Amino acid sequence: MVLGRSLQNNKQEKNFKPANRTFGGSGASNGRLASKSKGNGRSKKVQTGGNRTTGASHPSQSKVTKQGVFGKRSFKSKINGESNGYVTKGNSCSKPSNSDKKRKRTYADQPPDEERVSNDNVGFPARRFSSRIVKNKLNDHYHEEKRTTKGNSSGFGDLSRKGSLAGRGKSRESELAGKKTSIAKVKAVDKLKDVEVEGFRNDKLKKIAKSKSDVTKQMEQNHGKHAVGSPERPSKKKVQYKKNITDDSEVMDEKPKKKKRRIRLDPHDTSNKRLDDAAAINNQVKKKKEDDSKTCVLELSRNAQFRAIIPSPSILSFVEDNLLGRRREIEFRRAGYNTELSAPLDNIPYSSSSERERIEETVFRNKLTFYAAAKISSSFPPELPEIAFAGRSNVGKSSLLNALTRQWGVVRTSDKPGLTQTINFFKLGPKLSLVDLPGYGFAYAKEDVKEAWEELVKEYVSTRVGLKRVCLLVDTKWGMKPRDHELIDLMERSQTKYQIVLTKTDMVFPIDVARRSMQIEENLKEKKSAVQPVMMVSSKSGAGIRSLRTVLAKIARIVKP
Ligand SMILES: Nc1nc2c(ncn2[C@@H]2O[C@H](COP(=O)(O)OP(=O)(O)OP(=O)(O)O)[C@@H](O)[C@H]2O)c(=O)[nH]1
Ligand SMILES: [Mg+2]
Repeated sequence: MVLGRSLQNNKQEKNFKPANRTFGGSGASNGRLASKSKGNGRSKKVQTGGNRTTGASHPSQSKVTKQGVFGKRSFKSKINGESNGYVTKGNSCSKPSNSDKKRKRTYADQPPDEERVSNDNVGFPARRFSSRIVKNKLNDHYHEEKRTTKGNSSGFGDLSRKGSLAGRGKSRESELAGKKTSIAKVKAVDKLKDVEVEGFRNDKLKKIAKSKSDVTKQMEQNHGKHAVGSPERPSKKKVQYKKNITDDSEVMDEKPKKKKRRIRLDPHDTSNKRLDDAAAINNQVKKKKEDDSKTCVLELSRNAQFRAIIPSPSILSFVEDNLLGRRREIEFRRAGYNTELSAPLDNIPYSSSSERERIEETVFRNKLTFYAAAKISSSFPPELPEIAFAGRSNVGKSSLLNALTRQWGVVRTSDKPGLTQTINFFKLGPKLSLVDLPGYGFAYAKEDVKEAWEELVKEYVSTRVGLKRVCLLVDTKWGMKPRDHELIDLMERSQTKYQIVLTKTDMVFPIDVARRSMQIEENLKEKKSAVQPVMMVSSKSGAGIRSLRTVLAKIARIVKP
């Protein structure tokens, strides 16, 4: 029985697989294929498929099953060359449960892989399985033939017994013929399998190639020339990569764009001027640095020259006696000055309050009153003996007027350069006028306005007959500037007497006050209109104010109203 079943199985494989491939278009073949491929565990489907498609063959199957001769039935089928599957189908139809059990037993002897391959009816798996199946079948046939030729019926099963019943002579010949035909069928099956496998493979490969070509076409459409890989030989990795990328095309769009970024310089493009501008700017910066270094050398040399100045003993003694320069408060106190008063050094030390507030020069005891302002020369007031205060903006002209008269607030002052924009005339008693001039140089004003101020100042100092002296104020820290020299030259030409007054002496060291004074005296030695000595004052501390007052009071005494 075992052999018979194995033969039956072999025949099933031999018969249905070629039937499936050779008659693939017919519904009957499909039914056969379905019935045989689905095998043991799917007997119901086998029944239905077989019954529907091959209704004509069923009566014979039913007859065979009614006979109940399983081995004979299979043997007949072998001889006739008919598909044995119908017999099994009929058998399984009548007794599905028993057939399942029987099949389970028979298939348990076979390797599971073979069974799966044959049942799945895939055809694509490797030849290994088909070759194994063929080998097994050939072995079975070989053993069967051996047994039949020897006439050994012991353990041969129902096949040999039923063959002996039908007549041994004829049965042997028929068996041999049937075996030959079965072997030929097996070979044909193998060939067909190979053909089918190759065809299936070719189909699969064609499909893959087609899908790859589609993907590459999409890639080319998306990215133009930057499509990755060639469509002729796409590798598996590339295909996967392309598939992933086509899903997320944005990621792919970014990568090639980075490659596109190239700076192309067009000489006719004006936008490229930026590069030239940058080069020009670099050159300018280099030149500026060189100029700065030169000026730094000059400045250093100037500073070195300034520090090399050895002030005269008279100047040094004057600076020390008047406590000029930056001093600590304790020094004022030790010298007897009351630091709680404004401009304390303008007071007499170690004196009573009345004496402290007394101004030695009577002229400066007069009330300071504003009486005229002029933006143009025609607006100048009637002439009086005048003392004018000129100098750069923010040098401390207005503050000095307040300090000389001790009348704080009469003349407006400000930290912002350019506050005084007109020529302001102040009467100091009946005989003398003090004139506050607008500053020149840096100021928060328009250029044309500043030029107008300068022209007005120049006109005033060069044309004003009652002008007895011009106090040219110079910041002690910075010294004389070109504009100061311009005004000096102008006053030299107009023979206007001028005297240099160093301001803000409290901002620098005493020695530097002396040096600056000495430096300016040396520069003005040859100036005819320059009045010596250089005065040194501080409106804040009051240092040197009394000395300046004394000098200016002499002018007032000399001048005739
Ligand atoms: N430390 C110090 N500051 C001073 C002195 N004199 C004036 N100042 C300050 O310098 C600033 C300018 O003073 P101004 O008197 O307004 O100068 P200005 O020359 O009249 O300025 P313009 O009117 O713009 O030409 C003010 O903030 C004063 O407080 C001084 O002797 N010492
Ligand atoms: Mg002023």
